[in-house]
Amino acid sequence: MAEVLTAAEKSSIKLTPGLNQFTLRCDLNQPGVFSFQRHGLNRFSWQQAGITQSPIPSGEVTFQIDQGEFSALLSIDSKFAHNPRFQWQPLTDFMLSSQKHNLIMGLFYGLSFTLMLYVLIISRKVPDKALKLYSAYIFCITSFILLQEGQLFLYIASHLLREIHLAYLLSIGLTVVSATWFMCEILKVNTDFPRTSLIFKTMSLIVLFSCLLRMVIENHPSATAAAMLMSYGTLALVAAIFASALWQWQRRVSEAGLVFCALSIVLISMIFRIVLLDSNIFVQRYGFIIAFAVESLMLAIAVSRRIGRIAMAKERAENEANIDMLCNILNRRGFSLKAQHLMDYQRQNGDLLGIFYIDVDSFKQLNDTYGHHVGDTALKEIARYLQSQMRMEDAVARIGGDEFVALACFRSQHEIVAKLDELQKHFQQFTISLHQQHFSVSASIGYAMFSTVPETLEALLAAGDAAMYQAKSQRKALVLANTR
Ligand SMILES: Nc1nc2c(ncn2[C@@H]2O[C@H](COP(=O)(O)OP(=O)(O)OP(=O)(O)O)[C@@H](O)[C@H]2O)c(=O)[nH]1
Repeated sequence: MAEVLTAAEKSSIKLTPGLNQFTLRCDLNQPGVFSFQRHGLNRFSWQQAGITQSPIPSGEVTFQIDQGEFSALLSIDSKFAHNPRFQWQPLTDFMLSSQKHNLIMGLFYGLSFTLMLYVLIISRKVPDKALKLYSAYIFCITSFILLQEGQLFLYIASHLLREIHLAYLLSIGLTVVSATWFMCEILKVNTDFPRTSLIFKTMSLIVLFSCLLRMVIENHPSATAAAMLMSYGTLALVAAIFASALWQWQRRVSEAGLVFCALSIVLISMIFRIVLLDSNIFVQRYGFIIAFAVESLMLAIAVSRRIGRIAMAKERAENEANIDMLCNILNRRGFSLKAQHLMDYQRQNGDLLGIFYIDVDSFKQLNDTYGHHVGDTALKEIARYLQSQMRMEDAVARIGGDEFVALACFRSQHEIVAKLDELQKHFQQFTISLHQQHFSVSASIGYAMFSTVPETLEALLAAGDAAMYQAKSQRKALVLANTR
């Protein structure tokens, strides 16, 4: 090696494709290690005094060099022309830096693993597509970093170099595909721009295909074309997704701003990695890892916000479907659901179930005489009063134009009759006020009670309706008699 290497400084020697052989003359006053990057190599060997030495288990290819004067023969079979960044370090420095490195990487893998487990547990309860895609993306990119950083070589023998390299190529393709699928979902490119989403996904599949091609034709001359397709395809896709995040952010798509910031952090780290190639070892080595950790946390926040938003929208829609918009109490649908719960509760606990059925008297006449807004005010007032007289757990609803029901569990018949009395007194004659005008309104009320709950809700309502009808008939007869 026609170069003097000083401790921790990386050599600029380039490998040529095929077999490269170097003789290293070492004269060290302390034990050290000689290391270089593993990627791009088919095979390597290190011979001292004709004896082949095994590398120390480490992320990079690392050989121990003894104190004193000796020479070694280094043979490397390289896939292509590149600089494997040869360097030597005193043994103590190497041990310290590899401990720091393993600590940082361990933290990173721990975070990724926790995120993945967390998402897997959550996704069993929350069936959200973005959540599943996020989990797949984290899994793929963590595998990619694990294979790239070489921690596997701490546990796996060096002769599996080729298999690890193939897995590394596959992890690149799968990371690109999972990232594209996830981004299209969270940025709503799928729904807002289905054609663009199709183009992105096709591009990502082309990248995956070029990775698979490289795996198959690794040492063939056309492998370079596949490598270029893979690199430029990935670059184009990253730029396109970055632009879509910005575009969707401008269009005020929820979470797009957060996703854009997360992507920017990774992009900045990539730029730093290139610009600060030799000036800042820490940024150069860990910038991308830290950026990815921050990115994955920000994306986790984006996914959880999205889930929260969807759950809220679903709850709101569910509530709206069950609520009468005019009176702000349950509608017929909402009543059916709540009544079913109350009926089940009564079946288990054996209380009395009581239903009050209220129908406004001559409501059509009220509408026709004073206008619909007066009719509406009367309906709202009835709903407000009825709600105020019942408990939270009771079912109070408007089930038709001027028909209301209240269903509740009671401990005794006495309680039901007392409640009926209260309601009857009020609905016999009550006044509503609108624009300083007062209108007199009345409503008929019927009730039914059950110690054994009817089979169906319809039967329950029919009993209430019949009782109300009877009450209304008696009332009309009384009014008729009084007017004669
Ligand atoms: N203002 C208003 N009127 C409504 C609403 N929904 C239904 N109505 C009216 O309520 C009236 C109900 O009329 P009917 O079923 O004949 O009942 P009624 O006039 O009270 O007669 P009786 O029940 O026999 O006393 C109809 O004229 C409907 O147009 C509403 O949301 N607001």
